[in-house]
Amino acid sequence: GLLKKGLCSVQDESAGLVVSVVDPQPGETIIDCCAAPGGKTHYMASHLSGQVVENSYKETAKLHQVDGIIIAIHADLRTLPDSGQLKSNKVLLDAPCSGLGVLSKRVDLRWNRNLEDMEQLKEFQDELLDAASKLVKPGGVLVYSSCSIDPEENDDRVFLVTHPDFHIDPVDRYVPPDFVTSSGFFFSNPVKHSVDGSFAAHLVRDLLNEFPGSNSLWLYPQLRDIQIQ
Ligand SMILES: C[S@@+](CC[C@H](N)C(=O)[O-])C[C@H]1O[C@@H](n2cnc3c(N)ncnc32)[C@H](O)[C@@H]1O
Repeated sequence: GLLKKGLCSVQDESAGLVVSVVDPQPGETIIDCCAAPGGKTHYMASHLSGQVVENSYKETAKLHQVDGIIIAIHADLRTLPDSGQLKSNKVLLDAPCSGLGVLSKRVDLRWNRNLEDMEQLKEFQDELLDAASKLVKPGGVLVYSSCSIDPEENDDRVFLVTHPDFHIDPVDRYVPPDFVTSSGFFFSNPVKHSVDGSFAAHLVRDLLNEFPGSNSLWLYPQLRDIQIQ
């Protein structure tokens, strides 16, 4: 059948809703920082006529006829910003997480997690978030997502204190109201919504903070005449 040939793949609705939060538009370039195994990459690519730069590789791109759209980079995300070359208006960080939102499919996780792992995981998520934030152009969007229902991996990881140049853009434009939290995040609850548990924050990088230097001229077309002191 189609599945066996790799011509179609099945994803939980909650994964699709994370892509809705990214809101891929034709012509855009999106950096998918933690792409493997590539489910969201392929779904995003199906919306685009531009590029998805994914930090992994997937043969099935050919089968799904999106191989011309996806550029794969094999690298540890934490080393990528050092080159300073790769930046985009849209960046997705679908972070490695405890998987506590997908226990219905990953029954083994109940026995494979301990508190020490969780602490390390949160530190790792912060490192990845920091690296992903450096790939976002001023005015661009960073979507941080997880398939966990643990607030410590979700709301608590949103890094506004350490990255004041980002602000939360509420997701109510992208997903049905029932999935929008009071803080403006996307959250699916397996008990309430009968789908996997997922989280996504739509974070926008401010335009102004990119220019800390004195007397630099603002280069962005819409604000070209403003002098920064
Ligand atoms: C939650 S999964 C991503 C799922 C994927 N977005 C999808 O929809 O198919 C997180 C992925 O991050 C990748 N990963 C872990 N550490 C990484 C790192 N330092 N740099 C880049 N990717 C990493 C792992 O390979 C793992 O598959």
